Amino acid sequence: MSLGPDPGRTPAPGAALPPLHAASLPAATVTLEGVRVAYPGPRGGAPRTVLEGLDWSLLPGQVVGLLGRNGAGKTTLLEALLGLREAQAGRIRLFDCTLPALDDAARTRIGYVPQRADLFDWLDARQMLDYLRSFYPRWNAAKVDALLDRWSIDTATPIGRLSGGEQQRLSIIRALAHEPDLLVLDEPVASLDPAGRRDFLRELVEQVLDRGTTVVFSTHILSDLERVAFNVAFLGAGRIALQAPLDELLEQTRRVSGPATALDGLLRGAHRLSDEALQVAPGMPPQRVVIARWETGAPPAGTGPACRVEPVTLEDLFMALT
Ligand SMILES: Nc1ncnc2c1ncn2[C@@H]1O[C@H](COP(=O)(O)OP(=O)(O)OP(=O)(O)O)[C@@H](O)[C@H]1O
Repeated sequence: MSLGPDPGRTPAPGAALPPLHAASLPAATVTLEGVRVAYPGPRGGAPRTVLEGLDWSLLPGQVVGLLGRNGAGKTTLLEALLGLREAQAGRIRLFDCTLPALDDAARTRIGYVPQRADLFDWLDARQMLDYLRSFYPRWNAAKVDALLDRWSIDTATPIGRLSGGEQQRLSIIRALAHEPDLLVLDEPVASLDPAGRRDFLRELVEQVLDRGTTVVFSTHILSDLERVAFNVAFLGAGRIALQAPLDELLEQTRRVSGPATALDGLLRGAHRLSDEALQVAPGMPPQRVVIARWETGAPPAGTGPACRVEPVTLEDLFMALT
């Protein structure tokens, strides 16, 4: 007899749901607490802190798009959570390991596509994949063959002579081949053409649906993210400023603009994500434009006599939070 929840039993409509106990929540795939990463300054100058007091966690099966401006520290963060970049402070747990101690079993559960494909240039694709296969307990040869074929990878040419986009595709095949539990992709579509991007995103969704893989990927292509990332995380000022399901975030957030004096009432109960003065003609009352989120209760609707309330886009959120 199991003491756990019985998935076959559905509560009657309206019945109170039992409280969620911490033990019944899925253990995070990755947890970062108070992480700091700084780089030495140029010519012995002051160090440059890129991540400062960063807290973050990725739950099993989550698909998270990581957004941040150029130089915000996305690559640094992804490398740190994989143990490839040393953190000067904080704690990082990956599966059951606390970094920097990462055992071989945990390593085989990770798939990583770095920003610049890091392959064996002198081997051809088939030679490289055959070599790597011996390191993993699982290997989906059928998927590898299907992707090599679908993505038209020339398996007879040394990898170093493939185009940037072909190398990136191969890097993705390499990361998917051993069916990882955690897939980390650093701008995986940067060199792919629109058809390649679309196909890659389809593959990613299938991977998650089939295997419940935890996926985190950084990108600057917001439309791609809107297609697949159920969660978005915004990196700004060295921290994850916000992470939430994208649809929920768009539903709860509005751009509210109007005279500063009239906005306060409208913004009651909201969390201001950004707040800027609006350029107005001389002699007009000062105006503000605020991006605000109502986590509890519905946001105000429509346009009043003095104020405008409008939906936001992912680009608006990017500008406000990074
Ligand atoms: N090895 C290094 N030594 C010194 N500074 C570094 C090093 N690697 C990165 N940096 C600096 O750290 C900051 C964050 O870099 P990082 O590559 O993590 O940003 P990013 O968000 O991935 O940027 P992008 O979107 O342009 O790829 C940048 O200012 C970069 O110059």
